[in-house]
Amino acid sequence: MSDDRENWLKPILEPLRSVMRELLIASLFINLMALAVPIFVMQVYDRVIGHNGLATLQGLTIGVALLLGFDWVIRTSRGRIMQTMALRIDVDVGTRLFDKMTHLPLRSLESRPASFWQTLFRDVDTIRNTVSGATAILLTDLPFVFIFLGVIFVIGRPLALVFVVLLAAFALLAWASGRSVSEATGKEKNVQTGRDALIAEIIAGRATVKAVALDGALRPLWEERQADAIEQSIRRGATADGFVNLGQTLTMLGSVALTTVGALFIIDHELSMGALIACNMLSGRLYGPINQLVGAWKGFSSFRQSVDRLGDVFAESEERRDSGLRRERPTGRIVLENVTFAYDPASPPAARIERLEIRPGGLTAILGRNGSGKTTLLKILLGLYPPAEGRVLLDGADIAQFTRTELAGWIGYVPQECVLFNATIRDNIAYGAPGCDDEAILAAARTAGVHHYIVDLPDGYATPIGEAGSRLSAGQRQRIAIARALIGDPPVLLLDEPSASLDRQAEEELRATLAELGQSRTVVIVTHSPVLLPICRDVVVLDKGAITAAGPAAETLNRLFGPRPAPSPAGLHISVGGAT
Ligand SMILES: Nc1ncnc2c1ncn2[C@@H]1O[C@H](COP(=O)(O)OP(=O)(O)OP(=O)(O)O)[C@@H](O)[C@H]1O
Repeated sequence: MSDDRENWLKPILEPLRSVMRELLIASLFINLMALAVPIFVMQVYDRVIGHNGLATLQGLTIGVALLLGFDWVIRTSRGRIMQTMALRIDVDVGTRLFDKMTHLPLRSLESRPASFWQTLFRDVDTIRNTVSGATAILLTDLPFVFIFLGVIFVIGRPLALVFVVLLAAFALLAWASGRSVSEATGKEKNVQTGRDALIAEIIAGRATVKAVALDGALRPLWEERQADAIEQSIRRGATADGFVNLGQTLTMLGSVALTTVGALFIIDHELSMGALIACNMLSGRLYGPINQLVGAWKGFSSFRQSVDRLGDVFAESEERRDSGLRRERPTGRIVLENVTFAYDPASPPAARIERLEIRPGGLTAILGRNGSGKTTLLKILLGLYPPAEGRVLLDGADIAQFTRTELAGWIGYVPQECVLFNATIRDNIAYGAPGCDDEAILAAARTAGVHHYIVDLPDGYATPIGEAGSRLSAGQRQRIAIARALIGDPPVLLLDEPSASLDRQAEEELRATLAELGQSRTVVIVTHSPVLLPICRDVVVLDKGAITAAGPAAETLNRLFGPRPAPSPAGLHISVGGAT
């Protein structure tokens, strides 16, 4: 895992080698060109001034002007090279992250807050900016420090020792700054993630926050996290600023030391005035990049953290992407054998089912009080939560061997909270079976009883429904979610409280739809609705994740609750014996 974590960026950068080579060559020219002005100044001081060398001045000026023109051309092409790299990284890393995220098991996605996953996409920006921005230019400039040192050795040999000492001092400063700033940046990022997670929750639940006036209760929590974020940011800023200031002082100190030592050598006739001025100009080129390194550590450590965070996610095991063979559409017989599932290894299992068989050609209701494991069971049947032990069989085949896309095509699902996306009604229904035609969409909407409502809208199926379907009522959202589940005509249909937001008439329409669908499919409904329960062939009663009763609906319900209409959820508190 650690190898994956470390090396995931390598194969992405590998194809960029030729681009990097071009970048290095451009940097080589730009750095060589940087020698032009100091050498020009040195020549003017040593050969033109005092020698009335007007012809030399003319030649030097034309020469340096041409070089500066060339420098501009190379800098422009270096900018283009950087843009190419940025684009490739955005595409490669961004696409890889999106693919990875969509193929991670649901439990992995649920194990971290939403803000973490948003941070990952900002990490892609950090990597792009580092690999193709000012930091990359700085890194390509660093090796040329030695070229400048070499030139200084040639034109101002007596000053070389001063430069070596200054260089060592800057390198020490950069190293110390790197250590301290990385640590401070890591702490800052952690507290910021905590604060962002709270904001994301507040925004997601904004209607509740307003309705219940939760702002008073949430404010201290936010203030605490914001204060932590500010404190860490100030600490990081103070640490980084301290090193940057030290770097600037060192730069000025270097200039003073260079001029002082240079003056002594000029008095001793061991150095020319032009050489001292040229060395002074070159000194900026020499320890400028190292000085920048001191300030660039925040960027480097953010880059490191982004690479590690993405590496951790890329190293996580993902759901199956290929099942190896194409299977016929199943008939929809589901069997669970010795299944256990726990959200957390330390907590008791949310599902422990010795055996459960659900046959096609009828509806099965799952009953149980709140928290008894009904939704968990549906997610196990869907393959979203792979059991820790045991197997879920679809037509005799373990569903673990199928891909998510295959399972989603065979098992339609209407969740308890129907999440829709900020798109048109048509698109939201079509997401259930990408590439489906309009006829299929109309048929699914009609079956879900939402067609007449949609055609009443001015834009019909092209109506945008807003963020998470916010422009629709809960009942309308639920019906569109039912249409989305029906679109691919799946042999298995799992519905979690499908009538929770429906009015009586809509619930009766849904009953007729489900009764018809249930004739040829496996339909499993979590419901306590007295309208839906009477059409169920079988019931399964859950308590603490285990089956406490199961069998034909009328018989089982009579046995549990006596000959009376469907039980209320509260009725299920009655302890049941004789589990099958
Ligand atoms: N994401 C999760 N992480 C940890 N525990 C969870 C998670 N989701 C559910 N649980 C726990 O698993 C148990 C079963 O939850 P589940 O949602 O399956 O119950 P349910 O019967 O569908 O409840 P309800 O009728 O309220 O919808 C509960 O004890 C719950 O606290």
